[in-house]
Amino acid sequence: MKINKLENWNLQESNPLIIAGPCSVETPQQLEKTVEVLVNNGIRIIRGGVWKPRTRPNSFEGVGSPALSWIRDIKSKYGVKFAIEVASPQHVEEALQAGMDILWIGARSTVNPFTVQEIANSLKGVDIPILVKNPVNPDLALWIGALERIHHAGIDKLGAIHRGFSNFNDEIFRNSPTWQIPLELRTRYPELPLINDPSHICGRRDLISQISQMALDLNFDGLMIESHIDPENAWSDAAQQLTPYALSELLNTLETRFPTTDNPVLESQLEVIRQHIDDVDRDLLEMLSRRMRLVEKAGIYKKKNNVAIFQMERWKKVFESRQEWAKSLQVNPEFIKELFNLIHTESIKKQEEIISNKEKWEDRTMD
Ligand SMILES: O=C(O)C(=O)C[C@]1(C(=O)O)C=C[C@@H](O)C=C1
Repeated sequence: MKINKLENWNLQESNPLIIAGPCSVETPQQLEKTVEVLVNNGIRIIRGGVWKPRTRPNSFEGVGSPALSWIRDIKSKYGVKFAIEVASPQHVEEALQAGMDILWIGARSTVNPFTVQEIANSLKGVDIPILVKNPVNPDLALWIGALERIHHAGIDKLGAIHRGFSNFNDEIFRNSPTWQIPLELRTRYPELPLINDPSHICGRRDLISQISQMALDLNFDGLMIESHIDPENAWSDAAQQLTPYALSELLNTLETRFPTTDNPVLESQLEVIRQHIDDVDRDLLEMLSRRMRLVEKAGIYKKKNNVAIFQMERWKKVFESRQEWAKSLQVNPEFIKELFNLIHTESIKKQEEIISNKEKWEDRTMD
């Protein structure tokens, strides 16, 4: 994908890019009161939901088209740019007619290639920034597919929004951040602007600062944060919106990091540390290879003696003791749990290969 750099999008914005505003546009008064304080606090790009995809029926589904004329008035009175979500070609047409500056595709649309393609078709010949939220499920290919569809329609001011992923088990976040997915996207498309949406990840105000800082530490290009003049009485997402004052305080506490340092001394210190990391990684891999050879031996033994591959008692001991060892070595036991789960899966796979009589294992001895 050939992406136009964020600095060429004519958003005249700060670094990081900040987009803030209510979850939903509710009334002209609510919109104006919110925007007025946001603008006084330096925010130049406002977000606001016009059409709201809601999980349950009978929830507030957005004001719809009438909100567009209120937004138009606000844009001309305060000189702000405005971003809204679109979920159909009809939305795109109305949003463009109303002079919206940025459109985004929501998580529930990104999951559906038919919907994304219809939106993409309606964007042909249009020059407007489009941001694509991650799909609700942790599927990087689906996210990339949606970005490609929009890109193929001729959009080069293209960006991605990380809003987290639905997870039945997450007790902290409304949508699990699963940072490795946006980081993998960044690795594959370094030029693609990446914006974090801490409001939808957290689902609650008190965590937003922590996730925003994490996003900046991971070199995200911007933040999209929900802000409402009276969050407690918001018609949607009341628990996760911040007042414009609280937002301003939060933004003041955030620390911006740089992708690299220009200081040659610091750069060479980092280089030395990286060389050590390379050495340790090589040792780690050699150790893993040694472990794998032993697992193969155990596999050959199991095949010869007709013993089952999965050894629950032994595995429980391995699994638990490694976490204990991790604690005493100041390594996060949760991480070791995941690592050893992966290792065990690979052991089983390898022994399955041996037991299922693949020729190459036939003549192996046990030494
Ligand atoms: O102990 C064994 O039987 C092994 O084959 C090794 C191993 C492991 O990877 O540690 C692999 C599979 C078993 O379920 C238990 C443990």
